[in-house]
Amino acid sequence: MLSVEEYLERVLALATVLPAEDVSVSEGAGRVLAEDLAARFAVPPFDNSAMDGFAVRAADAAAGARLRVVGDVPAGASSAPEVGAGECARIMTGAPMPPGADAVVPVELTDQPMGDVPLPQWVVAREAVAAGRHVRRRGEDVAVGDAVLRAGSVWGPEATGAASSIGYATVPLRRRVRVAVLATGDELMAPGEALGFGQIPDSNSYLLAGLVARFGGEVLLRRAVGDDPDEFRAALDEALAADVVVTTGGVSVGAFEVVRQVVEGDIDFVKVAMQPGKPQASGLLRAPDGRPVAFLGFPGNPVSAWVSAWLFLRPLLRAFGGAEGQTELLTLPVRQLWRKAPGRRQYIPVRIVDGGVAPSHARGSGSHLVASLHLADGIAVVPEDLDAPGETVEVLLTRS
Ligand SMILES: Nc1nc2c(c(=O)[nH]1)N[C@H]1C(S)=C(S)[C@@H](COP(=O)(O)OP(=O)(O)OC[C@H]3O[C@@H](n4cnc5c(N)ncnc54)[C@H](O)[C@@H]3O)O[C@H]1N2
Ligand code: MOO
Repeated sequence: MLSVEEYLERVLALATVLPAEDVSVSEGAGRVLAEDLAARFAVPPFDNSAMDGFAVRAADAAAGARLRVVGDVPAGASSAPEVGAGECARIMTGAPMPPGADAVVPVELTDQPMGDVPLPQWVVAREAVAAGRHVRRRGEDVAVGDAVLRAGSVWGPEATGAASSIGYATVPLRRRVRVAVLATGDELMAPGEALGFGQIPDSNSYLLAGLVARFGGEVLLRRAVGDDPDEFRAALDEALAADVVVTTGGVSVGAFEVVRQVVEGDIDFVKVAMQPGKPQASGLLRAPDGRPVAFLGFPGNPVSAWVSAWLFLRPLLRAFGGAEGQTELLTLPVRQLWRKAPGRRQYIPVRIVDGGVAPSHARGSGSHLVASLHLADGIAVVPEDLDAPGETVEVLLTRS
């Protein structure tokens, strides 16, 4: 039996880092940045006001000081008047600080009304301000040349905002990893179809296809196939157009394990010391052109497939992007106890309740409890040697 860490190492070794291409900063969420991005602009790019008010020389702006207004500085102003001794300029939030001024008195702290009013000639400051007050300094977020976005990070809205702010219109992102999802089992029916004796709806292929998209991959193919080896082989031939093939079902020790029947020899079938998710298959297949295709075979139980996707497929897809596969765990209090069998490490779907966790289903663990999986906010990890969690437990959040 392999540990989860040993198995993950084998899985990550299946990745080939994908090529990058330049794409618009506004696209490519979930893809991986191929190079560090250094700031072309400082952020903020110039000293500017944090408030609507009057830019002053702090030394002149004692409480009750009467200052002469030399002009207006709206945001986007192409120039600003010099502020001399005893003077000030009306300024708006985000507008560049005029030369000479070193602080801003918010309009509320003057004798002037707020809003769209004509430029006054004189202003009385009600309170003194210290130099630098309400001024946002050039470069106080990042300076020109700072490495702001790191190669290996996953692209998303915050990265888009950051890259835009430091002067990039396009960024080098690795191409999306292409994934084929094949669910296996003679019992599988399409969602919504009437069920005959022994039949169940296929949920795994839809669940996994959704997770592939969530993990930044592209679903090239999603299909449910029966337990006939020829049918599975034909689907697999199509699936080899992908970078990664992931299957569910047919990896155990039963009499009709189609995945095992077709790929054993090329692919390793192992047991991993985890619950659920014990039977796993992985290895490299070859596309007709000789290109390596990573193969992951997950167990058919839906919660097993879900846990396996978070633990192995997500890091594998990240590795194709050249990203560090580190999975962040939070330590949270246990709000409702549950049981586990000793020996294997338990991965159980949990909800966040009162800042802690409780099992998603009242039964606790169960690899078939697919209809309650949508309630899960994360996966709680209970160590091998315990028969229940302690007061706290480590949790992998799965909502993002
Ligand atoms: N004698 C033993 N039996 C089993 C062992 C074992 O060690 N010895 N391991 C058990 C464990 S643990 C797991 S997990 C399962 C894995 O079995 P398979 O990967 O071969 O999966 P199947 O038998 O095909 O299916 C298991 C279960 O999941 C349902 N299923 C399958 N595909 C889907 C799908 N696409 N959507 C929804 N549900 C699906 C299937 O109907 C079964 O109920 O083996 C245990 N047995
Ligand atoms: O390992 Mo199986 O995945 O317990 O249900």
